[in-house]
Amino acid sequence: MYSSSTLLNVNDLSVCYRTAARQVIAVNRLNLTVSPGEFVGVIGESGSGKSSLARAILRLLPANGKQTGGSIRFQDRRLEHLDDAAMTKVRGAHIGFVPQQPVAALNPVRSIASQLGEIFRLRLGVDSRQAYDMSYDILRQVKMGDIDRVLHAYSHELSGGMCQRVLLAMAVALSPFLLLADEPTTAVDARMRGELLDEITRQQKDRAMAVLLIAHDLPLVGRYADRLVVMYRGSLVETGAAHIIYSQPKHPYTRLLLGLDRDRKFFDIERLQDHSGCEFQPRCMYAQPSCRHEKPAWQGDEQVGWACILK
Ligand SMILES: Nc1ncnc2c1ncn2[C@@H]1O[C@H](COP(=O)(O)OP(=O)(O)OP(=O)(O)O)[C@@H](O)[C@H]1O
Repeated sequence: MYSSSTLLNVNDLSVCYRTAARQVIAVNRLNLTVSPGEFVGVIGESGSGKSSLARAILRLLPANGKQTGGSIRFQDRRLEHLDDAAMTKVRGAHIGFVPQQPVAALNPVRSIASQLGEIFRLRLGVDSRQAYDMSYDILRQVKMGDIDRVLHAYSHELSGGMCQRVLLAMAVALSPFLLLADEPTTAVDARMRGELLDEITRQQKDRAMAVLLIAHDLPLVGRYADRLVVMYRGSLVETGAAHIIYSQPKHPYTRLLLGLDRDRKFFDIERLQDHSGCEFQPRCMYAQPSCRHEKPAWQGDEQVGWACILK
């Protein structure tokens, strides 16, 4: 449901990829909302459709991918109805994006100053000197050390964590309403992961900016997010306040991601098979006979709920 207090409203979204062999449903009728200033974490194992969701929001799906259903509304506009020029303006200016692979995302033959400065030159029309000063300032704001060296460096001369911080600076440079970060901590070590999420949270608060953070590490993201959205094989299986999901998860898959029920065994992914019931049933140790052939009804509402027969 869309209300004036909603910044992003993903309604009944489906995304498919066409391959030579078959059609892959990557996102299956997903609903998701983000309010202004809210920090929402999208959680799921590899292949659950998180990046496809991000790419659909940004309209950056690869050539064989397509939004096959639903709508994506940002502020008062349907993103899928915008022309390319309008969408380019939304990307960066209104939705900042931190991609998954920090080193690959930066241009290896251009200095950081050139890449960062370009944002200010092209989007704000400032000259090179002003762009350099603004680049320096935005790196200072994201707590980058040794800024002069970083600005003159090329991506291969920086660590993964530094590249990720440069990408964060690029993403927030134009003060977007929403920061969309796709697994920003994948390429960095455990200490850097916490530092980066601390920095994203600081930026969220300082700028009153909403964050949609895509990740697989529920215990880590659950400490930062206001709300969590848990995806399994393209579908939403649970959503709610992060601290509640963290302490009282309802869906067996969420319990699995939290590392609970260690004394009892969830089945691994190899046991998956086609079935008409609950997608998670083949792995679920709580499954009942009905779960094999009945899709579980959604319990709760859009803000707090789960797709499982368990109460
Ligand atoms: N270009 C593509 N062509 C065909 N199938 C694809 C393509 N991109 C993704 N998929 C498939 O879509 C499904 C969802 O993939 P997606 O990358 O969105 O998941 P994810 O949760 O982001 O995974 P990861 O955490 O590994 O990035 C997977 O089954 C994946 O194999």
